[in-house]
Amino acid sequence: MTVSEQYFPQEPTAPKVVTSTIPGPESQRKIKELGQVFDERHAYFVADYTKSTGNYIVDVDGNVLLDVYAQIASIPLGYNNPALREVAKSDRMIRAIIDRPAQGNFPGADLAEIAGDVLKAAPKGQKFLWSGLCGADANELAFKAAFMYYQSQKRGYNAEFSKDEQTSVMANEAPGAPELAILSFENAFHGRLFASASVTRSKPIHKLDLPAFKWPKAQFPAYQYPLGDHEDANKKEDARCLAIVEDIFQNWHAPIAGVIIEPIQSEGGDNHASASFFQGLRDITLKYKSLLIIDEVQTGVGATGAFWGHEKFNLSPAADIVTFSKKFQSAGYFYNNPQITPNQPYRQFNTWCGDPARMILAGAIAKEIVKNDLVRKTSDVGDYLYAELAKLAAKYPKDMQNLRGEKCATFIAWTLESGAKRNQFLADMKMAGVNIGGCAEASVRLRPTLTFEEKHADILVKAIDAVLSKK
Ligand SMILES: O=C(O)CCC(=O)C(=O)O
Ligand SMILES: NCCCC(=O)O
Repeated sequence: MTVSEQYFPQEPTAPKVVTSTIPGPESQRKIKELGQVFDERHAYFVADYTKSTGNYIVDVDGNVLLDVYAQIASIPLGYNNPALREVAKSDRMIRAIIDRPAQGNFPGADLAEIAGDVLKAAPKGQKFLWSGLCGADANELAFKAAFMYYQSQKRGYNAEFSKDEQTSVMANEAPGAPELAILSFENAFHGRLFASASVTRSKPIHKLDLPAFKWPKAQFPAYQYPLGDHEDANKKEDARCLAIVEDIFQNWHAPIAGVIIEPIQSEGGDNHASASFFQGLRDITLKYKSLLIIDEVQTGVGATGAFWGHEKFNLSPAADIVTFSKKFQSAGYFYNNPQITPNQPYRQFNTWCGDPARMILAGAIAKEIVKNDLVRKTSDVGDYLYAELAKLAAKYPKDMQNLRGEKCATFIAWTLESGAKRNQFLADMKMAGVNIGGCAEASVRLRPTLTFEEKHADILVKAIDAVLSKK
């Protein structure tokens, strides 16, 4: 029996579309009702989460769709996963939910164990954990840690704050509120809060009207595909982009305390960069004593063929900070240098300091992934799927340009001729029984769960073929 058969004996064997539009009539009615109390304009359809199972999402009209978008890449083990349902019913989880502690001040007796279970899944070289609430929060907490670290290295980790610092910070002025920067990359997506929106560079809609930190941006490599035919050009592209980073470090008017980067730029288009680009970036951050922050919010937790996407780059030394959320359900960051812990308490702090319920879930997700060897299995199914998609890309070269994600498990994407054609494709795929997502202006991305298997891949490939053959 496969893992998905063990978890989901009742998983549908095929999609079923019973309405002539998606959203269907009941979804439309409920979306309208929702609109009375909540901004409903982003809703594609209304889901029935009691009926959704494994890799299939069911809507309120009874449509059953194979889900390769999985709540914007954040369902790790399939809908209604029985192992996670057991964890949800445990006394420990119930306590964590109804008596949610302010875990900074009043940690539960089991917090060290709960955090330890999350840390068991940490990327190689990471020893400590700080906990937050969502991906943007995780990134902003990481920036705070980077800024405090930068200043503490300048001042001396154990040195006291000066009077001048204490007075000026209350006026939002230097030296207490110093001018420091985080460097990010064009097309990056790191969230939509204030500092995270400032380092997000994928679409204007994410940040229009928000005051922004005036921080620098470098260029992320833009490779030519297929990669095998363009090795020299792509190496030059790495060198060009690293030279831009180095130039920014040398010339930016303020110190750059940290560099944030996704192992694969996701929302911004599934843009990949080589291990040597990432090592080059690591070398530059070391040279300028800046922290390397790897944003694993979307790439983490087994989706790319490693537990953490950047582990494939074998960075030496390891990244300074690694942020997580989405498939891990819990959010936060890992780090390895004890001096990244702020030099005084109450600097990195809030009422909840994370959420033990979500941390328990993260530990359980990691345990299930290891127990069922799901990183390797997802990698194998990704290889199978990529080979099938490469055949389709040869058949439909205009509608499947720049197929990317070879050897990156199911983290696969391609580009269509225009945003309008891509959007039509996503809509047609729903009518063909597949819930699928886009990224950037004109790309399609696959983000199935880690229980997505060859039988699901066959259904997906057949649906893509059927949709593209009718264009
Ligand atoms: O649009 C958002 O805020 C969620 C974005 C995200 O992580 C994505 O689309 O990849
Ligand atoms: N960044 C994803 C937003 C959702 C969507 O465009 O469908």
